[in-house]
Amino acid sequence: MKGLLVFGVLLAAAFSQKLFVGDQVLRIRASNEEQIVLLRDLEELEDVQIDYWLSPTKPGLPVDVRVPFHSLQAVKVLLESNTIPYTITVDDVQELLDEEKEAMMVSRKFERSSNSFNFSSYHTIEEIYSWMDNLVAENPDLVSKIQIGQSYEKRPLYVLKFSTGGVNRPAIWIDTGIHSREWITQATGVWTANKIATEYGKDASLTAILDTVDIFFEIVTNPDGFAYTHSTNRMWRKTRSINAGSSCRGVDPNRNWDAGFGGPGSSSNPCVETYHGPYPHSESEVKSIVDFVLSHGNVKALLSIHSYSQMLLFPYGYKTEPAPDHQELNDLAREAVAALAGLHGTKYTYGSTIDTIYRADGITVDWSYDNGIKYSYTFELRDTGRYGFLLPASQIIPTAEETWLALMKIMEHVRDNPY
Ligand SMILES: CC(C)C[C@H](C(=O)O)[C@H](C)S
Ligand SMILES: [Zn+2]
Repeated sequence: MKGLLVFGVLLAAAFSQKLFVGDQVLRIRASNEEQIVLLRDLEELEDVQIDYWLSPTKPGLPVDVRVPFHSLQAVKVLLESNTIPYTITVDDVQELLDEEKEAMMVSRKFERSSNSFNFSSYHTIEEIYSWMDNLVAENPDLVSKIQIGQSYEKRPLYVLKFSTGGVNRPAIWIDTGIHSREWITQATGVWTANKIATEYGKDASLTAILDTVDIFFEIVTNPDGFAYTHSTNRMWRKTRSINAGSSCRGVDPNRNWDAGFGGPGSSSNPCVETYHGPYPHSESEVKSIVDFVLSHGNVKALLSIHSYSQMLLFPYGYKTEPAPDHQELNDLAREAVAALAGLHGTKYTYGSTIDTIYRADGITVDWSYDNGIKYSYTFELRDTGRYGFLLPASQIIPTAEETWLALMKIMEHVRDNPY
């Protein structure tokens, strides 16, 4: 393993990639509000440079944090001196990154020699975009590619449209990768888009869905951030826009929506991962979806796919008041997670965002729900913290297969319950 580490470090250094040698991920269990506040304040100390993978929200809920090697001793002393218990879930982040990079290189060789696409590997934005073009070329009667806008760094925002005809049919919107470091979601998106194309005409239920409903699928929803995770910083979550008056870049694209915008479940600090941005829809990656969905005018479901924690969430995140359709959304979520668990035994929790995980303001699905899209869900894919955002590629296909069963339950419900 050491040889691999040296190899990875040299390779990363050669490409000026940020290194995470000696960084650890800690799982912290805060037992009271005072400890939550202490953990929250820690994130504001810019030189400590901790990176919350699961933010501190309520006592008893797990907090996952990546701590840079240079801050490890101080952070552990702080936790121990405040009797805040923690365990180490990732011993050395760079080791996992080296394994991930090595696996991608091996896969790339296999793909080149076999001239095939390896769905059980992670890919770059270029590889995903090229695969999307092949999918369109191979399925011209079902799949087309539209561009809904440009990212901050002027990359195209591509959406795959799956349609069997009609005019402005009721539609389902699915997005993956709005948080760029959640690589399992873009990989699941590719597998799922392929599944839709290959199952149409074979799976009776999917065929019936596509005979009445269109599907719009944005796989690389945050292309600038995604490119950055490959080129420079694997742990990047936000967009890459420049924040006036700050040296910190990026806005959290899942706090930038006009639904409880700027509330306490987001941050006004540009250096924090949940920074909401200067105003609602300030990010072109968000505004482009807003404009597309509103101009389409017939979107009946919006499914935004994230990782990790294994949860299926529905509105609201910005208030405790139950959504008017709470019962129906809850019943459908129960059905969907039961179908998902049936394949590999993966357990999901489900419920409204604010009750199930934490308060989150300005999120995608609260905006879509408040704009009349009843079936609005956030998926949080595998895992529950053993690997977090660094889920091994061996879990891509099992994750995608089980997620498909949940997606089908929701899409069938949309098909059978027009509104
Ligand atoms: C609806 C929220 C809680 C989802 C969550 C986030 O954006 O923080 C993702 C899982 S990263
Ligand atoms: Zn996310």
